[in-house]
Amino acid sequence: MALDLDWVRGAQANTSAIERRAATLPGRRSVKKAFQAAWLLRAITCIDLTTLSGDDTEGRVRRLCAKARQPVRADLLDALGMDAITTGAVCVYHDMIETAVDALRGTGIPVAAVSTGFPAGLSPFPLRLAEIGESVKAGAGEIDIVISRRHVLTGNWTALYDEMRAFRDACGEAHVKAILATGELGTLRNVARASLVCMMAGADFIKTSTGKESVNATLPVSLVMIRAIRDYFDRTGHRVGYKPAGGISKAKDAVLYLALMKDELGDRWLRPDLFRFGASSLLGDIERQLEHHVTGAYSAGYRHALG
Ligand SMILES: O=C[C@H](O)COP(=O)(O)O
Repeated sequence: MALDLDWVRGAQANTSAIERRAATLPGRRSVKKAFQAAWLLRAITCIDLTTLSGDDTEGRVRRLCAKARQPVRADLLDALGMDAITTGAVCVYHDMIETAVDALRGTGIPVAAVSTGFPAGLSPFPLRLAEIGESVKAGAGEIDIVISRRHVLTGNWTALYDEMRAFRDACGEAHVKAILATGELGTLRNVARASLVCMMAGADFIKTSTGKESVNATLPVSLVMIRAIRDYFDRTGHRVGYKPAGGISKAKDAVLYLALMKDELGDRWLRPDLFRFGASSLLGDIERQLEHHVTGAYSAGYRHALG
């Protein structure tokens, strides 16, 4: 849609109320036993299993893809009465796309690529657009772009909208996730406004963080972004997905995020087409909890070393 500046500038965020609401969530939402196992299995299907390290190798990416294809040991799945599941996607840097596409062939698991000068997003604009094109050509079905934080910090909503529109167009058929890098946006009000602008410009998902900022996904930021998604849906009828990313490594945190989605947006947003975790180490903890549910014992972390 066209940029609606009145809507953007009218978006507010009451920080103390948001923090209070987020703080009460862990006490109010406690899921136990079989229900917990079910929520954790759902969480797995929503993970963008991620490796974004300077020392990534083809071998590491192939191992990660093997994990994405079979994220939970077969004996645990059997004990839980589940058929095979997979993660939502595998998320890598551009140079690893072809390896991941090859390793995931025939599974239907999409490859997501971080792009546009990730994580800072400060490379020349034409190069950022070209990078998207190269990643789509290499087989990425999802592109995680980073926005220019300075456009938010200076309130230049038109520049942010134009940038996001150009990224959206460069993605073609690929889905585009807009990484706001919320830890660098200064205020929750800025987070609300940037969320709206990116949705107006065509983002399929809005995502909190690159995982490289000093503050990454948090519950207060999530509440603001999720409410912006709800507002956008109420006014336009268009569903935009949500991806908290960075620092989510515990199964109990995953359940909290799912509970927040269910409370604020309902069950429709608890599926991988509208919800993802960006996480490199969450899966290992979820597997430990599932093993505990099945056997009554906690396994050592190294038994689930990858993911
Ligand atoms: O988008 C995904 C993040 O980079 C993953 O962050 P993490 O390594 O803290 O889980």
